[in-house]
Amino acid sequence: MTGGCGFVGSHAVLALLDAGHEVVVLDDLSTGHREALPPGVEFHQVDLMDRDATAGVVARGAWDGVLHFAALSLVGESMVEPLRYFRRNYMTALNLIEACVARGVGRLVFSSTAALFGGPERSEPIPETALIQPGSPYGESKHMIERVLHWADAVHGLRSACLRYFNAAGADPGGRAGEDHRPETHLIPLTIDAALGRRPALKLFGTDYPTRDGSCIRDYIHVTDLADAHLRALDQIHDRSVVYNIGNGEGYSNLEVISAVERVSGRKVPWEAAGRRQGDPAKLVADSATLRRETGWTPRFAELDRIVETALLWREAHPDGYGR
Ligand SMILES: NC(=O)c1ccc[n+]([C@@H]2O[C@H](COP(=O)([O-])OP(=O)(O)OC[C@H]3O[C@@H](n4cnc5c(N)ncnc54)[C@H](O)[C@@H]3O)[C@@H](O)[C@H]2O)c1
Ligand SMILES: O=c1ccn([C@@H]2O[C@H](COP(=O)(O)OP(=O)(O)O[C@H]3O[C@H](CO)[C@H](O)[C@H](O)[C@H]3O)[C@@H](O)[C@H]2O)c(=O)[nH]1
Repeated sequence: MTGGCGFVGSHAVLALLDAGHEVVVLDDLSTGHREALPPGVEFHQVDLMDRDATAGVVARGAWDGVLHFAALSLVGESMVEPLRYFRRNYMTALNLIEACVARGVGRLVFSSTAALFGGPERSEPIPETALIQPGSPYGESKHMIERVLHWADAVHGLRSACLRYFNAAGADPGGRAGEDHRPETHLIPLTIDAALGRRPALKLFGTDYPTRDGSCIRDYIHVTDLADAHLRALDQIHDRSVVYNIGNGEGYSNLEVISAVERVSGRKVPWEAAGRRQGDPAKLVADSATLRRETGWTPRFAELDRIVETALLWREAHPDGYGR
């Protein structure tokens, strides 16, 4: 697994271990935390930009499958540094895919994104067949990798699952892992920290979107449900490749997220209106019918309050995240 020390990857490590798998993690710790890995997980500190080192780790084993989480993943940052996003996301994925093909790895699960769908406001949840129109270099870089995987299957038989996550949030319900991005840019952890008085007022980016209350709408998916989808996707790709959109199918506005944090924490969230953040689409809500139908996946933590509650519990127990 690449990126196993990050937010989504560390929860996927737990899901794989819980299901009885062995996991080996490759991560450069650029945004992840060594402490996020449970003891005993084999770890290699490698930058995927290093083609030989990447091939070296892939050559060490006979893998049942590879999960690729590592990436630069901030929409706003990619609008400021587009070329860095293209170079790093594309090259790192290519180095890994080449190594997998060279070693005859059969299955690869790739963290794609809802940011593929950056078009104007949509009234309906977004299925896999919707027009791909990335609104940011980040989304575009993920689309390029999806195309590489398409051809790696067609020509080399590397089966893949492109999982287009909507907004991952929450924390392991057992308190074993949580979200600790540095700097943190994601709405739910920032709103929780504002409620806990650990940050100044939350800046609400955009109050003039064509949505029900003027703030952006997103589909929050619990990170444990997301991790479960990876295991199910792996089972689907023995002899074909798949693409799944993954969300709850329910959109919440940024203002509704603020209300949920206030409800769950019992504290006021200080916030102030700010301008729009470049690259943000007005509304992204998933149609995950294909994933549900083909794999039997159903989210266990679909309610926004439950997602917020697990994130809040982890943050209260780890006010400094993974430390340092
Ligand atoms: N968090 C979300 O809401 C969300 C939504 C859609 C898609 N995604 C995608 O899911 C994946 C994981 O997201 P996350 O929120 O867990 O991010 P994260 O930053 O917490 O985790 C990424 C991990 O990859 C590692 N990494 C980055 N570049 C690397 C490199 N060159 N070599 C080796 N390791 C490297 C980091 O150290 C980190 O541990 C990303 O690909 C992201 O684009 C995330
Ligand atoms: O301080 C903040 C932070 C965020 N927001 C707003 O909250 C919403 C959600 O923003 P996040 O940064 O939490 O999440 P994004 O929707 O930008 O992006 C996330 O989901 C995407 C897919 O939808 C990507 O894949 C990406 O990796 C992942 O970070 C956006 O409207 C954003 O403008 C604020 O108003 N204030």
